[in-house]
Amino acid sequence: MDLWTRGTGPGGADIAEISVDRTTGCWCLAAVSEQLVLSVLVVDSVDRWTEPHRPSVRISIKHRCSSVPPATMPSIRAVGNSDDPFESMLRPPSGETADQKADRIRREEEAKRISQAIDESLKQERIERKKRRVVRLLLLGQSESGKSTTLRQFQRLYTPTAFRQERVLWRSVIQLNLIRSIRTILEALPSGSGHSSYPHSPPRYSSRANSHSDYHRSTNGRNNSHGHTKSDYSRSPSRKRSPKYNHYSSSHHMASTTSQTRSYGSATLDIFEEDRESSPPPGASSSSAPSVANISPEFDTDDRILAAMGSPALPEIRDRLELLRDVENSLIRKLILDPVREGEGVDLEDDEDRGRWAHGSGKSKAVDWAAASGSWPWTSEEVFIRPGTAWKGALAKMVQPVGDGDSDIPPVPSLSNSVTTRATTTASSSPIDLFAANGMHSVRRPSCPGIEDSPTSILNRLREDMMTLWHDRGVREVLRRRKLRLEEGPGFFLNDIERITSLKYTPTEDDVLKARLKTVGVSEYKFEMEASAGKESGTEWRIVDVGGSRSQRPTWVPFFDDVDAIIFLAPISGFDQVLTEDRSINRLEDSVLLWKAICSNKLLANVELVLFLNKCDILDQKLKSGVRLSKYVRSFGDRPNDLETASKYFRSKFNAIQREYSPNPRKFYGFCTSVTDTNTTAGILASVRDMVIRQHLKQSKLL
Ligand SMILES: Nc1nc2c(ncn2[C@@H]2O[C@H](COP(=O)(O)OP(=O)(O)OP(=O)(O)O)[C@@H](O)[C@H]2O)c(=O)[nH]1
Ligand SMILES: [Mg+2]
Repeated sequence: MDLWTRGTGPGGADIAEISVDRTTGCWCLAAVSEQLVLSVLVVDSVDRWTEPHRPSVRISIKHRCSSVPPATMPSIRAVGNSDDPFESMLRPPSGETADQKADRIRREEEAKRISQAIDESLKQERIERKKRRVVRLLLLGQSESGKSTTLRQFQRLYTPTAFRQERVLWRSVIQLNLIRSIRTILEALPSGSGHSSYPHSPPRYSSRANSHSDYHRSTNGRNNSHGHTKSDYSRSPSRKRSPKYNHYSSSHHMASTTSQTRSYGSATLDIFEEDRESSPPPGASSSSAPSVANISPEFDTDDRILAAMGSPALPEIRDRLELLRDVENSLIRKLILDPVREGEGVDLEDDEDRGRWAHGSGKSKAVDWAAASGSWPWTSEEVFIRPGTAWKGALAKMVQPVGDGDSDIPPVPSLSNSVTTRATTTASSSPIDLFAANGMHSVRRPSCPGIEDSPTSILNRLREDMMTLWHDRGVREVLRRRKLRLEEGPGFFLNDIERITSLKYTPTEDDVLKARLKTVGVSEYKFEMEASAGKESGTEWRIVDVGGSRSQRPTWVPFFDDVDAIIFLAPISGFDQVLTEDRSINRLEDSVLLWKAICSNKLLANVELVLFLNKCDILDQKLKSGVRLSKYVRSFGDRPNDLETASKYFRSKFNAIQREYSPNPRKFYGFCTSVTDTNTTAGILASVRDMVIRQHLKQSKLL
């Protein structure tokens, strides 16, 4: 590979793709572009480093930030006392003798020859792949936009048997989702009301007052790129937190995040106007999935509400639900089974990631396994695993029949049909208890002497308590006052407690689509369409699913190469929400800026883009519940506040961005989607499939 495979490099400040020493663990991080500065590497030193067949460079990375203003760019170029560090690196040494020069030229010619041979073989490989009908599709979008759900829809449509058989492996994830929702409720209740010490960590989803003074306090103390100080996490749960509302000064410098913090004002956000005199929309939510507005906690009032409307049994219920902490720990241990392999390519030095992988392990690159094998720390952070089938394979290996004759549950499948990465599994007959296999993950509680139960049976025992909590009038009123709309959040299963806590529970296909499991890293899923997929059976699809949170975005760029189409998901229901990983950034604004960056990226100039304006079902509910879009998006004006008008409006705005920012003209494929809805999504995916195949054939002819 040449040093600069594309673009002009740092001197020209276009795209620079650098081959990075994988031993540093910083694979595929070095992608710098004017339009897509997803991550800026501050280079400490650049040495010549030549592998026998891969002339390349070694880059020592001093530090890395996900939001560095363009002004920082010159410091990268300044390495080696030259405007272009690589030019300086390649300059002949001073005082070179004639023999040395001849030797150097010979080595350089040899390196060039090898590089060209590699390029040629890559080209041949690409041609072969096109001939073999291999279609590659990339899923992009912010975190929680629905990428992995779209992937699951593809699997459900084109490898239906494997998808159906794998349902059982999602049970643990769904149980975790349920526990997380219960925790969110418990954490939202006033601490005085339940007498329980359950929420040890600051609530992730609970609402907090957004006062002006708090706003300044939190921004002044900022010391990392996620917009919060470390101490933010260590303060007491009752600490008030305010949303910080930033804007990008240059709308297309998405990832350079030259964000300016603005003070509160009366005008509303307008991400579709270049000249934005905007300020935080009143009531912009400060939490992640559920929308939370500027509601003061007023604990005494909440206490009174609970006393007047709530069940008198709530304190005891809270205490009993404490047991869920152990169940959660057990389930997490179950899912994260292979720390070394799962951790590959994950930058654990990132605060966001470290939170969930290596509690208290400082700069460790691996999961803190000592913690994992003992008592997993109670964490308010979201659980994630790397994509791929490793976790499914490991879970499936533990599956054992429990012998109560439930013939409705299918045997655990071989995963190789649907996804080609790593795992193969053992088949087993049904029904299944994932935790009965070796007892390794059973739960012991001092409060229940002598009782050793599987998570499933504990959840079953706590079923009534969970249902009482969720249906309690006082609890609902507290949630309503705090604008915690759990129904709109990811992995919402509170209306299905009875079904999910059944001892024989097997997830339905819809459950699998609704389940939330955050993606970290990038995985390519290969699957060949089953015969039932019709005329396209035999086509090999490679769908690349990526993690969408901000720290994950640098890993996308290497996958821009050789892709037939991109599905970009913009969850338009997030207009009144902020990013989980950076509460200073509005979700819709993030999507718009990311869309601009993708449209304008020169590497993708000839790639078809398909836009999914996703979560239309949630948008519909939100607008119907009275939330006014114009309050958040000024240019929406006084149009009717309904789904049809709003989706049309968003469609035209995103279309205009594509037209304006694409280097070459491209057709606009924009769909309003709810990718959890199988019926509507099937038709849309069929259209996308046809379009992608057409594009693929066109490209094959060009090659
Ligand atoms: N109601 C509704 N929920 C959706 C929709 N799309 C996705 N979800 C849910 O939103 C949650 C997040 O979706 P994912 O597919 O995990 O999001 P992702 O883009 O892969 O997120 P990362 O892995 O963090 O990058 C899941 O619980 C989904 O079931 C939708 O259109 N409507
Ligand atoms: Mg995902």
